[in-house]
Amino acid sequence: FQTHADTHEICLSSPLLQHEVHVEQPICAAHTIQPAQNFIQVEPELWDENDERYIPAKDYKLSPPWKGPESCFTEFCIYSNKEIGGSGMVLITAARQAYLAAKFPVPAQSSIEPTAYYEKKIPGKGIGLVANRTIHKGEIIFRALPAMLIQATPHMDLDPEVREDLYRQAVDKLPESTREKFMKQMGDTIYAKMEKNAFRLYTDGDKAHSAHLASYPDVSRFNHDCRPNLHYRLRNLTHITVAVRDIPAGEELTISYIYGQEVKSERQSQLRAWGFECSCQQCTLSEADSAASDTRIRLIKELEEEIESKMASKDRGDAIRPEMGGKLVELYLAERLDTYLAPAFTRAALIYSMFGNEEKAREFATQAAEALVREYGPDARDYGSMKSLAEDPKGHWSWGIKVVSGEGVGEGRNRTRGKGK
Ligand SMILES: C[S@@+](CC[C@H](N)C(=O)[O-])C[C@H]1O[C@@H](n2cnc3c(N)ncnc32)[C@H](O)[C@@H]1O
Repeated sequence: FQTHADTHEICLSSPLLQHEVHVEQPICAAHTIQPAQNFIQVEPELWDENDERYIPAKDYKLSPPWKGPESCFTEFCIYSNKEIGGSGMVLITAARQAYLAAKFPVPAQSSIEPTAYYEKKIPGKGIGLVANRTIHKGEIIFRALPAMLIQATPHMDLDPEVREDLYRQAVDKLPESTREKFMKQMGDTIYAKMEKNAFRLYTDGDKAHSAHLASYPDVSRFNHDCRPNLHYRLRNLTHITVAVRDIPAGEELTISYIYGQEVKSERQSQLRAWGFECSCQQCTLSEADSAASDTRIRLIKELEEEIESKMASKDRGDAIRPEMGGKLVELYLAERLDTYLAPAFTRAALIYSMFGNEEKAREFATQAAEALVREYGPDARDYGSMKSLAEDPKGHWSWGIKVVSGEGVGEGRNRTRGKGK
């Protein structure tokens, strides 16, 4: 029983872009920005080896209010739309990618009311966002479109001066209020702002050349915590942040910049690449509590591997024991892994259902359905299955399949698979 999370690991683990595409040293000192150069106005072209036929860039037409291609450098040009999402967007990309990006849906409702949070200086972290009222589990904080989207190739390969000039021209095409927010992000240069704040996304499936950096100035204010109170996911171009527990007024709103299900030393070493030493609650536990946390992280990995390998084995999980599901959830909760609960609840619900434990199957399936919506949205693949398991366990495909006939689970459903039972 592959969970949605198993096939969409990128949602769970996808770190921010800086971590993935850190091929150059970030520019630390202020970089002198040259006056706009006269860019060579070449006809932008894109030879995409994945295309069945060659399509010249001019055939990738963007409809108004999109403008572009402008200020091209080789095949990378600026495309802009001052109206989209009410805050505008600029792209620095190749023609085909601009064409694809401009076709993505625009979210209907952008975010929680702006008075629900405020900006505050957080000691040792710069500026952060703090809850101004209780924010309830499941509330969506931002449903944001990027202000700036830059293809990863020019970001990595362009000469720094040309690049900064191109970026400056693009930022100048944003509406004033968005431009101001963009420029307030951490980082001395526009390049550094992208490095420190952007997320990685793909405009064309998982094709490597469609990798882009997406900058969301509102989202950029979230500081890191290894046990954050917000989960984020990227859908199309939209960045969605959701509360994973009730957040009282006065508490800082945080996301995780890294995959949190790692032992402390690994988490800390990944965060050093961000240029800070993590001092979140989980990283400042006592030595004994920290060792216990690391042990739980290792146990979770072992238990998940054991469950998966047993389920994948020839006898379809005959060696699975019902308490494995309960133990898995217990470890996740003890470790406060609130942003990763959906797969744990889903596994537990299915295991208990397989063994005909109605109460626990219902309880975990209900929790799984809620966590799936928080972590993957209402179209999460396992959502329908968990909802029907919660409502009618005995009608679910998994019900009683590990129970021997005559052990007391619903008649006609006491199917056993494999041998020895
Ligand atoms: C995406 S920005 C977050 C907002 C930023 N604090 C600001 O003032 O705009 C990321 C930067 O914030 C700082 N930061 C974020 N989380 C931190 C943490 N847990 N501890 C220390 N610094 C942190 C680091 O400088 C990091 O490079």
